[in-house]
Amino acid sequence: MRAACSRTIDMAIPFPHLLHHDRSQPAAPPPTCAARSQDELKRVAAHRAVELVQSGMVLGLGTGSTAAHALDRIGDLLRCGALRDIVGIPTSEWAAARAAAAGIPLSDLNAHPVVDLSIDGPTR
Ligand SMILES: O=C[C@H](O)[C@H](O)[C@H](O)COP(=O)(O)O
Repeated sequence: MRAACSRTIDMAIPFPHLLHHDRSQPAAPPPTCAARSQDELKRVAAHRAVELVQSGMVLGLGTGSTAAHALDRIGDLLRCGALRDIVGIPTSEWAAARAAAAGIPLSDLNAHPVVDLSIDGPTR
């Protein structure tokens, strides 16, 4: 079955240092490779995508090292009560295991054929 997705977020962010830039101040210089590892950039992108998640959403849960940060963040937000009533539709067995470990309730497209938002790595 094909899911209807209202929004899909591509987590590739070309200028992550501008994500939270206060426009009344001069922009900070781009971080050097030494200052920000690839994994840290993936974490920033994932957390930025998770900012779009709202309580009650059905989420497509992606696979990979970027998605891992998103799954962990969603789990943290569920635990602290900032998010509730989330249902995750994993895209792989890996995503199912990682999401379950993060405490995200899981379902499938038969039970939830309409996905509100999908979060995956930069290749999707
Ligand atoms: O099939 C590809 C996956 O869905 C991810 O988009 C891809 O593996 C990206 O992974 P990573 O975040 O580890 O670069």
